[in-house]
Amino acid sequence: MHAAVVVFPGSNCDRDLAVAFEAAGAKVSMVWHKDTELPSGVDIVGVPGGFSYGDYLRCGAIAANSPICREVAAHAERGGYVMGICNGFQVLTETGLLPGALLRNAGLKYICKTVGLKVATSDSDFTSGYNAGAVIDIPIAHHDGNYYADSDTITELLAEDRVAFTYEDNPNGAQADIAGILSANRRVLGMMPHPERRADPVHGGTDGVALFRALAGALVTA
Ligand SMILES: NC(=O)CC[C@H](N)C(=O)O
Repeated sequence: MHAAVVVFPGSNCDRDLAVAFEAAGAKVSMVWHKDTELPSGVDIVGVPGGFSYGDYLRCGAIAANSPICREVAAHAERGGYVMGICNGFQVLTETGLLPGALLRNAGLKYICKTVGLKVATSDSDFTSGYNAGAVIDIPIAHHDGNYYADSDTITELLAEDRVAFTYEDNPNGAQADIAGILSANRRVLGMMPHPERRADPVHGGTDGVALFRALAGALVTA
């Protein structure tokens, strides 16, 4: 698996994501927001957490218009894999690669804690390492994690089994307890919780590891 990790001004989980990919056996290339190409042979693009461009305008809105995001969108349109975590999920909704939006948390506070997350589907190359219905512990750290989409979109996501993760105890007001969703072709994942922060025993738990290992198993570079 060859993974590219995008770095924006204000990204703060880019190294963590690269380390989690590498631990699963990936080759990792860091790409800068001003780059106009992805390295050749990239299987998956990781859009990391943080505060891209200081979270001015809406979270992820400026990043979505960066030069590299045009390439990320083209990669997804070719059927390539993309994974957006936290600010990365916000970027993917702003680019239109995933439906809906991340609104301010219902309690208007930044929340930083480990939460119980239900694996809503194991039918994706991101979630196949978990049993559907399993509850895993993964940290969240956001002020805009309140997933919103219109009711037709929520109905479609549920009907197509495209909700990847739901919160056990909804911390932010997200509709239908949604913590992560998949694209129609199941190759783009956006999730607010941070699996890369639960990927080594020194993190206090390793529930995120199965996600990176499943990807590495699915995306074996020839
Ligand atoms: N950890 C993060 O990626 C933070 C995401 C985003 N900037 C927010 O606070 O909502």
